[in-house]
Amino acid sequence: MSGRVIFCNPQNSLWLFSPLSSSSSIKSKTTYIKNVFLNRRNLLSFSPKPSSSSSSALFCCCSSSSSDGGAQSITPADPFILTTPLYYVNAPPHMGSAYTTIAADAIARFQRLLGKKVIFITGTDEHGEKIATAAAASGSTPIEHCNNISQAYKFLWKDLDIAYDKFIRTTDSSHEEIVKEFYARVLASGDIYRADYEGLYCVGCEEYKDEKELLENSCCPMHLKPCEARKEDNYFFALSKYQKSLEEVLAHNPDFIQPSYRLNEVQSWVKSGLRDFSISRASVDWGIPVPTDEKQTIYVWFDALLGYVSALSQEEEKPTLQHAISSGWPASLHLIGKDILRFHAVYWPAMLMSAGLSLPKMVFGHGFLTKDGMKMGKSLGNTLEPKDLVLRFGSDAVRYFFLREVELGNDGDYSEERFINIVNAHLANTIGNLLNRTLGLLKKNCNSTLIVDSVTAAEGSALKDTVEKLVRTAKDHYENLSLSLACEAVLEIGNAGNLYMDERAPWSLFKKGGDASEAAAKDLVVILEVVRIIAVALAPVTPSLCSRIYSQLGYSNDQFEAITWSETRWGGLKGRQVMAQAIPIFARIEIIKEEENGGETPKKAVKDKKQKQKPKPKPQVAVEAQG
Ligand SMILES: Nc1ncnc2c1ncn2[C@@H]1O[C@H](COP(=O)(O)OP(=O)(O)OP(=O)(O)O)[C@@H](O)[C@H]1O
Repeated sequence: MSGRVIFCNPQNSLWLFSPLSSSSSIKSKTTYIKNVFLNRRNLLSFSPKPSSSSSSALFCCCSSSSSDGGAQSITPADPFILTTPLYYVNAPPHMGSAYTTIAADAIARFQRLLGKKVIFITGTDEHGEKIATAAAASGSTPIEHCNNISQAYKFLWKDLDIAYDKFIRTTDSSHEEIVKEFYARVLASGDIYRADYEGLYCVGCEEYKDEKELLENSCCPMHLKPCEARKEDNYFFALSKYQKSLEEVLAHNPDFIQPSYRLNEVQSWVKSGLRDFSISRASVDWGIPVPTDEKQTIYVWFDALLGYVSALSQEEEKPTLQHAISSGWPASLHLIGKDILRFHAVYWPAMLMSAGLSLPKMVFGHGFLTKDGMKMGKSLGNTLEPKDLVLRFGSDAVRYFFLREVELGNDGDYSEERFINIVNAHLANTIGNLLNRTLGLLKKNCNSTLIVDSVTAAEGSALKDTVEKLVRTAKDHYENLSLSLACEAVLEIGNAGNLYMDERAPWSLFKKGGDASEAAAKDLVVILEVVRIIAVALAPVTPSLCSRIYSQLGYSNDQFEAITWSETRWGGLKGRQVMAQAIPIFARIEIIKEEENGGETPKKAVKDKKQKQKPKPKPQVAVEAQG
């Protein structure tokens, strides 16, 4: 869009000036503004009023809520609303579900460090045929089943240090109210009709499929099971009506779908022609009844996507779209796996347009954790148990490994050997050892007290500039959601600190005494400042590890909880600050070869010094304290 905002008045009118050409009529510009530009603001509906000359148009777009006729405010400080998918409770969570949630948590934590108001939404999708079948198989009622599995998600998020703000369940009564109101809006837009449908249905995807997307024998490529031929009398959503608008949204809004290479995929789906899709099921009881026909239930995807909105309802308020939206909709980011990109990048925006609601600012479809090249998933059962990984290696190791090793957007296979090598090398050696060695030297030579502040200590040293540059790089990567590169930049800070330590060799300077000893004491301050900055910059990824670093540097837990990104600036450590006792912050994991370990698998356990001094048996799986 080549227009620009020229004036924004206090009554929430937004003025846009836009040049016209033969290919951009007032009508198409109006549609564009309506669907994209203003959708980025807190407006429920809007009425662009073009006034034109032959070569340009001035649009006055006034906010006017369709439900209460009142204006909504255009606030510069919109909250950062971030969502994970609402996970389907057909089976307990696995490492794939954990991957999205860990990534979302790191993004949310980074945004909080920037001082943004964050609303991090996760939750569970609990309706539909697969859930009813899974409940029957476990001998429980659907709601008992949902309660159990939903709880398992909450427990896992606790184990993984996930700090979500809202956990929405699609069986919540407030959600049901919102879905019904939304359905009524779409109906009022004339976008719902009734028809017979006959097609091939994948129960795994809970979706009718086009034959051309299926493998041999009508098998779903994701779930590797044949689709069933089904015929139903359903209610349909007129997706095809939004073909043009969606094309425009995608064409004019390059950031909407990320990573950018997925945009082509979405554009080609849309270009191939959008078909209306059925939004009710006559054969499924476990769902929200269609408001106008109690014999049918609302299609699980139509229901689940609305969880992102209903999660914004406040407990003390009546659950209405108006109330929910006023908490700051639209979402800044829907973080999802690429398997559900079509629902988020095509169906969802069209549904929102139909209901006159704003579109999310970005949909990011990340890659898959794979096992033998296949997507790890509940339906295939080829999953990795995150709880088990957390129990053995701790949440920091799990969070760090997957965010560092699998660049958001790409696929990645898990290997235990690689997991152990990476977390040992980066967390135990580069960061943990650096802190531990430095605190050891400080205790021995300076009574654990900093001789000067870190700015004075770094005078004349190039390390400060190197660190500040790497911090800026890490920030850019976090902002671009390149979490792996952000981790890499932080690790580079650790490498720079280690190099400094080795080059300066403070242990030998202390032996010389006098000025050399003073220089060594300053070197320790410099290195500890490096580690402090690492603790801030890596806090989105490994919050627990970073809080342990902070506490060893003599800060309280409250001080760590209150940190902001600005504390990555050099100069946090003060003269006379007293460090705490050095305790290894991350225990090294050692690999025991299976045949020498009676078939046991690697385990994380911190050995105490005594254990370490024992003659080592043959290579064993055990974990050794770094230091
Ligand atoms: N292997 C995986 N790699 C990365 N993310 C995954 C993986 N599996 C699931 N997810 C995350 O969970 C979302 C899908 O949630 P869902 O509850 O449907 O899990 P699922 O295991 O894929 O289920 P199913 O196997 O039944 O299709 C994905 O969009 C993604 O966010």
